[in-house]
Amino acid sequence: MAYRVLVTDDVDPEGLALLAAETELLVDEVPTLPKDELLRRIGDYDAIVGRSATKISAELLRAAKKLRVVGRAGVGVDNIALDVATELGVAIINAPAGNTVAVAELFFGTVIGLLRQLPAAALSMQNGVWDRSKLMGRELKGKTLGIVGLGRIGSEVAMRAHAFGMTVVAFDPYIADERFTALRVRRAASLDALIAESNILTMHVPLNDETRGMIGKRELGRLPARSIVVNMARGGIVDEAALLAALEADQLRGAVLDVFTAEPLVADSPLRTAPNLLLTPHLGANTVEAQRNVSRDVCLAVRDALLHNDLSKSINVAGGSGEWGDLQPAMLVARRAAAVARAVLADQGMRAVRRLALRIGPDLAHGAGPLLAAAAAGVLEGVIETDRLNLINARSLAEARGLELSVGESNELGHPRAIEIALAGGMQQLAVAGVAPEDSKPRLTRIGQFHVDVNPRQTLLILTNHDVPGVIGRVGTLLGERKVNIAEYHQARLAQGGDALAAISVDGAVSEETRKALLELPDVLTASVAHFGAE
Ligand SMILES: NC(=O)C1=CN([C@@H]2O[C@H](COP(=O)(O)OP(=O)(O)OC[C@H]3O[C@@H](n4cnc5c(N)ncnc54)[C@H](O)[C@@H]3O)[C@@H](O)[C@H]2O)C=CC1
Ligand SMILES: O=C(O)CCC(=O)C(=O)O
Repeated sequence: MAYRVLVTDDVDPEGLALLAAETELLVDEVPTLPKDELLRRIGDYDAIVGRSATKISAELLRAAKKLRVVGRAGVGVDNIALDVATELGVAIINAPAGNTVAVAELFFGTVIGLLRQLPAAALSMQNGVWDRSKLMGRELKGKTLGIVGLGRIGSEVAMRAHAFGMTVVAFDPYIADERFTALRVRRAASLDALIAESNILTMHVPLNDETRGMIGKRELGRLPARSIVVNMARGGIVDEAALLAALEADQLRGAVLDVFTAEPLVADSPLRTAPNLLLTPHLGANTVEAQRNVSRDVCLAVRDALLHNDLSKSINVAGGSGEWGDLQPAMLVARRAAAVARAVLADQGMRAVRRLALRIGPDLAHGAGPLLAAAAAGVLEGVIETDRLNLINARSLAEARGLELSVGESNELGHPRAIEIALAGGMQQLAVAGVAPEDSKPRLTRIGQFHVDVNPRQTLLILTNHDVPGVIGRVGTLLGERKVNIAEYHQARLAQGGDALAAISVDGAVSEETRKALLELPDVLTASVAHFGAE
């Protein structure tokens, strides 16, 4: 099967060659498309790869009936309707690391340019002037650099700032003290505290509800006199009107803007003629090296998502780390254990599951997010109407139906790679457990109190019966007569002569008619069927 990939926005050819090399991928490269044209064409594509110029709106995502993956050749995903993508099960993949250094270097290039009046100096030379006295500059050495957001770019800026002899302080409530210490950066107690001591204040945070308008009139007014403000993150994090007013009032020494609320910046924007404002047209990531890096990173991840269902690079699959391949057997157990628990409970009359509690052994702790998503998918499959139930949207779809989800690590499951799903609703509860060993096939190991040992393949039939002679033979004969091939038959009992449970793995499907016929057999008490979806 071939997948179609639409590439917009001038993505570096090195990554695109990786996509084009795959016979199963058909790549169409186009310039940045007008909104309406993109809307018209998107329905044909399984993936779209672009940069910040292409807006992946809710409307576009809803029109994209085949879309499985959005690849963003860069960091910021504020141009993508992330919630809608998650709801629809569309993977969002960015390239978070490849352009970090490019932005950090542009920071120093532009700030030194501003401090040494390099744009004015270059212009004066072009105009035949030689006036050194007007072009007196300032140094970075001894100045305090205030960094908002000590992530990838903020860290690279901090490291380089030390080489210039600057004092480096940062505000980032989401970063641990150890990281500050390792970077030799002093932690500011609050944004206000950082602002109060920054000779140069620079923003390296994502644009979101918390950061939009973070630096406005009030904050600009609290900076030390003659400070510099830099925004290379996203337009709108620094309020443009407030910045303009502060520059015009000569309250600031200057500012650098690489990003704007509306891009491209309109030709007659008052920012273009503001005093001491150095503007660049969103050049942070515009180096040959950065574009090659992000293109390769995103294209490889899009290829793996499409061809190998590897969603480890997808930012909307919650909280997975480590090897995706390593988690696959465990995700299969989680999904199938949840489907078994749901099927058995449904036959006991409990259809509305209220809670799903996942417990995992310590060796699977790194995969808690994807495993919980797999379990949620197992509960929902065959129950909800969607053609796109997957690891991306399973959790949000389950929560939207009022299902409470939880996950915890446990040493009491008997195996470091064990998985237990407990479903509950009303007074009923059922736990189904399994293991995903590294060196053998995944197995289901417990259904309720019964210990079983069965590989959950296409369909699992779960019977309870009186533990009396002859039941296994009668069940086998009935299934044989109906051409249902048994792959594994595991009988478990709690005590001789009491109740027993059979976990029967069969090839193909088991019809409702066959299930009812099983229930008619002497000593069979319940019969449940879990049909598993595609792996
Ligand atoms: N001008 C350009 O061409 C480029 C701009 N960017 C922008 O730079 C931003 C940062 O990029 P990275 O450093 O790679 O991202 P990152 O995710 O590594 O770092 C962002 C940091 O901001 C912190 N943060 C989030 N909310 C905060 C808040 N309210 N207060 C303080 N800190 C907060 C996070 O804890 C994190 O450490 C991106 O989101 C993107 O918008 C990125 C690349 C190129
Ligand atoms: O070149 C681009 O696409 C913009 C880069 C950028 O802003 C980002 O990676 O977040």
